[in-house]
This record gives sequence, C-alpha cells and structure tokens, in this order.
Amino acid sequence: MKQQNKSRHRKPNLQQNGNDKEKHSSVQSEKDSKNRVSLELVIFRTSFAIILVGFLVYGLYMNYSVAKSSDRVDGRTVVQRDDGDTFVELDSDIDDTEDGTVSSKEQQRKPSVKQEIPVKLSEKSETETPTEKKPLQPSKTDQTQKSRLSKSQNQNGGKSQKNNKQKTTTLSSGNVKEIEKEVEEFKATYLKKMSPKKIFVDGRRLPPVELLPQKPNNSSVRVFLYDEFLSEQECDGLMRAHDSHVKESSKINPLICFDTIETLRKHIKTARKKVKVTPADFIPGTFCVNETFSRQLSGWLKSNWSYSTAFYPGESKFSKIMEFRVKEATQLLPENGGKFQITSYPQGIGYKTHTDCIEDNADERDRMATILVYLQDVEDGGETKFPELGIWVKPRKGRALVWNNMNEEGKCEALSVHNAAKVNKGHKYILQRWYYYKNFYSLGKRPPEPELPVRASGTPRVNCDEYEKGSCRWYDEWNYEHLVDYRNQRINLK
Ligand SMILES: O=C(O)CCC(=O)C(=O)O
Ligand SMILES: [Fe+2]
Repeated sequence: MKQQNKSRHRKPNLQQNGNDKEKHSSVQSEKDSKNRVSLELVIFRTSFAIILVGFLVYGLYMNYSVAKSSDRVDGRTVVQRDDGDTFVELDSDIDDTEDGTVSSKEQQRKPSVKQEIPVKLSEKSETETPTEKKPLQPSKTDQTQKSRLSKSQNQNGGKSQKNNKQKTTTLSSGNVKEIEKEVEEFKATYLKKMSPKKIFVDGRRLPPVELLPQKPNNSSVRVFLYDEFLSEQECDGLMRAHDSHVKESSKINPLICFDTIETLRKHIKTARKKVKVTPADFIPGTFCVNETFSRQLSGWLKSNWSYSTAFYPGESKFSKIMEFRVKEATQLLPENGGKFQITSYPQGIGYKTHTDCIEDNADERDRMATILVYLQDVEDGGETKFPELGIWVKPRKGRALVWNNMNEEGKCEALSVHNAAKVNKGHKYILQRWYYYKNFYSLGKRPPEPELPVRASGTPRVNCDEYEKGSCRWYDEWNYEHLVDYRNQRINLK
C-alpha cells in the first residue's frame, strides 16, 4: 500500500490517463525506471569499488618504488630492506643499547657478529706473550700496524680481554683452519683516490664543496666539505651512545701513559708538584704509570683530555649506513675502512698538530683518507685547522670533512697536517673513520687486547704525548702502541 502510494505519488500523470494500455505502459515504464535506478546503483558501486582498489594498488606501488629509489640514493633502505628498520629506529637503537655503546645492542642481538671478530684475531695471541704476538694474518701486516701505531694516534686495541679468552677456549681446530684459509685467501684492495660527488639522503641534497688551499702548495691533498651529511637524529644518537659509554667506562680510573718520561716530568712541573719520577714508576714493560700514581696524576692534570670511544664495522647497524653513504659520496670503499671513532672535547681541550698517516712510511697499509663529521655546533673554537693549506673549518652539526692524507702513489703527504683548535666555549663531538691505501685482513676487526700493562678488565687509558704540541686523550680500548714505544725508546727511561 505504502508502495503504491509511493509510486503514485511519483508518477501522477501516467495514472491519470485512464486507458489500460496506457496503464500497462505506465507500469512497464515504472518497472524500467526501477531497473534503471538499481542498475545505476550497481554501476556506481562497482566503479567506486574499482576506483578504491585502484587507489590501494597505486598506493602500494608508490610505497615500494619510493623505497626502491631511496635505496639507490643513499643506501639507507638497504638496511630497511633487510630487517624492516627505519633510520630513526636505528638512532633509538644506538641510544637504547644496554651499556650505551653503539655496539652492545647489536652484539646482543647478533651474537655471531660478536664472536666472529675476536676469534679470528685472538687464537694464537692467547698462548703467546704480547711482544711475541703473531696474529693469523701475515706477520708483516701486524708489524706495520704496530709501527704505524707507534708513531701516530692510538687506533688499535681490543675491548674485552675476558671476551677474547672465552672465545679462544671454545675455538676448535676446524675454526683455526678456516681462519687460516681466510687469511691466506685475503686479497688486498688499493684505494688510491676519492672522488666526491653529490648525493641525496632522505630528501637532503648533499653537494660536496671543495675547500681550496689558501697557501700555494704542490701537494695532492684535497679537502671537501658536506653539510648535513648526518641528520640531527644521527648526530644525537651517536653523541648519546658515546656519552653513556664514557660514563660507564669512567667508573674505573684510567691508567695514564706517556710517550717518554720527559713528557711525564713536564706534566708534573706544570702541575707545580715536586715529585721525582724514575723508570721504576712505570708498569714494567710499558710507559704507563701504576694505578695509584695514575689516580694522583688524573687529579693534577684535572682530567684535561679528550675522550675517544670506538666501534667496529658490524658492531652497529649505523656502521653499515655510514659506510654506504661514504662510498656513495666519495667512492671510499668500505673494505678499506677501519674502526669508527667518536671523540668529545670538553671546553679548553684541543688536539695536537699531526698527520693521520706516517711520513716516510714504506708500508702502504696506512691511512689514505679521513672522514670527520661534527656531531654538534661549538659556540667558540674547536675548528679543524690545516695550517699548511690555510684551511680551517668550523664545527657544524652534521657537517662532514673528508680529505686525503696520501697521494695516489701511496706516499703520506706532510702537508696534510691538521689539528683541533681548543674549544673556547661549548663541547665538541666528532665521528671519524680512516680509510686505508692498502687494506689488510684484520682491518676493521676488533683486535684482541694486549696483556700489558696488567690491569683490571675494562680499565680505560689516557695517552699523553709530545708535551709541547701535544695533548692527552682518553681511550676506551687498548692497543700495542705503549709496548712498541717501550721497546723502541726504553733508553729514555733513564
Ligand atoms: O677534532 C678535530 O677537528 C681533528 C681530530 C683529528 O684530527 C684526529 O683525531 O685525528
Ligand atoms: Fe687527525
């Protein structure tokens, strides 16, 4: 009834005509009209559904292709593809680590990575004295590494002797064979030059800017700058990781080491202390002074030093991201890169003038190029200065500096000397990585710790060298430098 009324109401003219035919055609047309309406509805719904599905498919496609293109641009999604992480998550990953180190969480998550590195290096060393240590790599490599370290900054050393020991005891002869084979089959690659170019990272356009020498010179050294090479979050994550690692490691007092007894004497004189030092004050076989004396000296030196913490490739997801980005930007090959080092400079601290490679070094396993990224602005001071080139660079958060220390023939360029100006106001943080001219088997692997000086596990060290132009630096890891220096310069301990 309702329906009738409704139709009637809708078609009043047709019903008013009165004849059957007309009535019939009126009903027919009403039916047609109804059918048309429902057909229209079906067509409308179907089109709507098709459009919706279309949108969904398009959306998925876009998502995929964006990921794919950023893959090519900065390598970030290489990591995303593997494990579904986003970069921001990686920052919190760095920050979230158990002990604040960049590496610890990664090690925890992937024990195989953690085990792999020290095992390869520590197997023989555990049964030999440090001075006799012969790693599984060809011995010349290690010799070179040691002699390089004796002259330049401290770059090597292992983190946990205890860990190395654990691994060593579980090492089967099968592993040894594998490692020996790996060492034998290692093919060195040469890195003769870098070629900086523009890259895109997360929508940031990063063109290299060449800093031209302000003094005429005939060196091959070229210095390039990239602003925003690292994002704010990346810088923050690295600084937090470094800070918490320094805090944790500083629970144990450092042992303080000197390049010569003269340097120690000068430090004591500056502190206006009347203390006579003799070779007996050093821990036998090293240039480091014992725990009690180290503690006293820390006070006298007022802990005036920069702090360096290290992480090795594979110990953090960030290392992958960083090395990929560096490769894209500069063509510096990841396999020629060593450890990553974060350094912080409190107010009043700088770092001596030095070259990152060793002048007149016949060995090609030396630092061909350096990348240095400032993790924070510095209010005043803290510039990186190249005195021979007349170049100096102000720290800016995310800014990267990259330069070559060696020429294409593998010669260390004396004119690549640089220093870190004293921080007048603020706190400076940098991330550095060195790329080697000729790489070697153990490059980029965390080395085992030396046994000397005898010390509590986890003890940090401070190196003070070359008093006049020098500075002290705290390290979270040990290397062989003090042992080599000791052997080479024992005569100075008179
Ligand atoms: O901090 C800087 O600006 C330079 C540091 C440096 O050259 C180094 O640690 O080798
Ligand atoms: Fe340097």
